[in-house]
Amino acid sequence: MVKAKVWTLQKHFVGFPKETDFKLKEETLPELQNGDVLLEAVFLSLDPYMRSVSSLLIKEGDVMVGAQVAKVLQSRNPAFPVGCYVVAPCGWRTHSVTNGKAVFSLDMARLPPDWPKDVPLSLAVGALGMPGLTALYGLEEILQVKPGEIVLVSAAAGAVGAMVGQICKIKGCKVVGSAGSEEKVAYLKELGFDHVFNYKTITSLDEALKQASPEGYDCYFENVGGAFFTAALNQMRPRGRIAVCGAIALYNSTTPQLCPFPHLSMLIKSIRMEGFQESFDEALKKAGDQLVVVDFTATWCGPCQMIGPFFKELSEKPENKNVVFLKVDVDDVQASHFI
Ligand SMILES: NC(=O)C1=CN([C@@H]2O[C@H](COP(=O)(O)OP(=O)(O)OC[C@H]3O[C@@H](n4cnc5c(N)ncnc54)[C@H](OP(=O)(O)O)[C@@H]3O)[C@@H](O)[C@H]2O)C=CC1
Ligand SMILES: CCCCCC(=O)/C=C/[C@H]1[C@H](O)CC(=O)[C@@H]1CCCCCCC(=O)O
Repeated sequence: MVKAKVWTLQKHFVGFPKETDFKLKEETLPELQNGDVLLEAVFLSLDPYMRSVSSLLIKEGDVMVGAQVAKVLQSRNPAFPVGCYVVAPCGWRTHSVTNGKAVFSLDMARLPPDWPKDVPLSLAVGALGMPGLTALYGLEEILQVKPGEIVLVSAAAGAVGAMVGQICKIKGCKVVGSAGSEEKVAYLKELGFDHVFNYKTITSLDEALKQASPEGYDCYFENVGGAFFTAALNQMRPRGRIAVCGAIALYNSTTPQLCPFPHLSMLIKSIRMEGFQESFDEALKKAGDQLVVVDFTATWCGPCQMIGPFFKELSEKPENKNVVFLKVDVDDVQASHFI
């Protein structure tokens, strides 16, 4: 008999979530039926959507929603043999008996069996998972960024924003990011952002945005909402595009938001603004087997020293023009692999 620890939503959030809104419980799991697996969580993902989705979709007492990377401990499902790793929509729990079907999000998916040991499994819910695909989808499908364009991204040091910046550099754009601490600013500069500012210490957002790019912005990858959005809108170039990915500054808000009245700016400059929910299918169709994660420059990591130059050569071949090459820097591990 397996017991699971589960974090439930004790009380619907009001404003910023508090520890007392959650309750840790123990649950005895049922026996496996045909099609089921027993999972042990390895990494739980913590994402901004949980703040809103928990209010909209779950009741007090329910287990908190979310994806996890997990190991299959027992299996009555041939697609998920014992020992394999999965990304599963099981929520905040240590163990689950599940057939992998999601209620609101994506069904359970198996990670490639040859996932290399030096690539952290946590990337399956990060750069190589939903946040990474969101960045790719927003840039390619919604903004359709082109080389030479100037892109602004807010919440740039987050899981999505950090990938947005790196993909922009791969695509030959100039990229400006905002973040909320000096450590994050330094990290983003290391990743190759052209200009980064700390939105918490500047005196004027308008000035900071102008200083970062006096020519304005062709594209804005919007993660924040509120006052930042208004300031960014004012700095857009004619025929600029805005991808509304998120509005994290608003998720904990308890007061109705004042509309920034974007109409005139949008009209005068012919700006296009489009919201989106990252679609795994669309993004995976694009990335598919061709998503490569590589740091060409790592010198301390044995495999990178050998594989890095090899991938660099591959990346320069015309037949690989659709391959996406990303640098991943998570948990201090930089590694190379095909998925
Ligand atoms: N449309 C879609 O399909 C998807 C949308 N999203 C959205 O993308 C956005 C980023 O998600 P993700 O990168 O996963 O999140 P992360 O949790 O990785 O990072 C979010 C960052 O947002 C910043 N932040 C928090 N509050 C504020 C605020 N009030 N003003 C400005 N910045 C703030 C914080 O950094 P700092 O210290 O810099 O303030 C924080 O680290 C969210 O809005 C999310 O809802 C995410 C995935 C899919
Ligand atoms: C309602 C506010 C949404 C804010 C934008 C955002 O962060 C969206 C994220 C989604 C993305 O499109 C793909 C996802 O997986 C995110 C939503 C998942 C919702 C259901 C999760 C519950 C479950 O695990 O079944």
